[in-house]
Amino acid sequence: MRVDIGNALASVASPGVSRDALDQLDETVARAHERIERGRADDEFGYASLNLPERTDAAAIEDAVEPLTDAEAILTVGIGGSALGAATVSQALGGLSADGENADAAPLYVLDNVDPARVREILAEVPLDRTAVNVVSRSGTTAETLSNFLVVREAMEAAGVDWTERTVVTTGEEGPLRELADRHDMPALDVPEGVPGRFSALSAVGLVPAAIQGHDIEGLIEGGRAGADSLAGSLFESPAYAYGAVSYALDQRGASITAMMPYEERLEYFAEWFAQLWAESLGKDGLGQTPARALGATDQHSQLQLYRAGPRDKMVTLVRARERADREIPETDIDGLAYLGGSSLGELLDAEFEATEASLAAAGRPNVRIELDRLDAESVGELLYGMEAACILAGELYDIETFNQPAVEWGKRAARGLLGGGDFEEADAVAEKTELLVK
Ligand SMILES: O=P(O)(O)OC[C@H]1O[C@](O)(CO)[C@@H](O)[C@@H]1O
Repeated sequence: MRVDIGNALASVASPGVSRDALDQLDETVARAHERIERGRADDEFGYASLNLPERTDAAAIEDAVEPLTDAEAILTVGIGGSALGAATVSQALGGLSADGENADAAPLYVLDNVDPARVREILAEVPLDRTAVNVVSRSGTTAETLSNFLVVREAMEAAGVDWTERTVVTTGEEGPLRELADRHDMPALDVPEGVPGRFSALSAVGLVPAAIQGHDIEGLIEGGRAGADSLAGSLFESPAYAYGAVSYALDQRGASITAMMPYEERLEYFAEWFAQLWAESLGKDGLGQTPARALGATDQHSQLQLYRAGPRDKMVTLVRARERADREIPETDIDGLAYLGGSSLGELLDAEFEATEASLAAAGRPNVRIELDRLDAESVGELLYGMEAACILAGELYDIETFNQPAVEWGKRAARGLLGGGDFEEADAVAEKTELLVK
């Protein structure tokens, strides 16, 4: 993974960071790195995330899913980090749909919301008797995940399918899901101790569908190791720290929004995964950058107008793989389009990547380039690890608690109260809504 922060320098962009300011910040990065390394050495809660490449047992994951590798579809039931990691890994490696290069890989369906229409669509589309159900929840009590699982289980029973033969569980040491797996002797994998869900993609939480699809999960973990090896006491020697430090510095100078804009369809879920990682980790004490999800080249015809000519409150990250499967553009005699003929879609995508990057720089809008050699297991593993390390470094620089998410609990209590799941004052507050209704 290579990170180019040149277009974030004050000589190019406003807001921008001067080289002197980066040099000064680098002293803080060095101390932050020491703190991170102490946390890793002690396997401290949260910091332990950066030890996953050493802890994740690929063989245990492959053994657990072995009975399900005949699946013709995979259904991941989870939410937040308990779904986005799996979706990101599988999509990046080509596994979300059977029409990609991995035509033989079972397509992955992600059930990470409780929209009845979507649940109905998926249950009508997957062959329930030949589907592997991957239900993931650290707590084992998340309402959306457990509700969806109960609905999926009921549909399988109604179809005469033994769901206990088609389900692998990834959960904590205790809780309803663990009890269910134990009761029905189902394969159950452990969520990694001390690792928040949004940091657990390189564990069973994120690797089960990829393992069922036959992807190289050892390679993903090896990529994470490469990410770990690239951590150093200077932002100028560590791509991950360069990204985390520049993001922090730009935010401090007004770039309160960070647009993640991969130029790869297979990284669309990655942008969503990044959004949770960045928002849920850094959105504390009135601080934190707002992640925006974008996709190149598509959003050049959409959000780029705002990124280039709107408020100077954003940074844009452009991500691409240098090697990709390509497709030639046929020659054409259509007036004005002959220049496209004989070129290729990949060349066009690269030209648009570079043009968008230069377009933002020409308007003085800060942007960072992240490049991978290719979208293979090692590169994807290093990218995910690198963003996690960048986030943890940024958390040290903001001096906030990176690894909890207290703000999401209020809404959970309110919803639970509304459903009669307990007596919560938050539910009472719902009834007190200030109303100004316009019909
Ligand atoms: O894995 P669980 O416990 O179901 O949690 C799912 C998601 O919900 C959160 O805890 C937030 O409510 C996320 O941090 C987590 O990724």
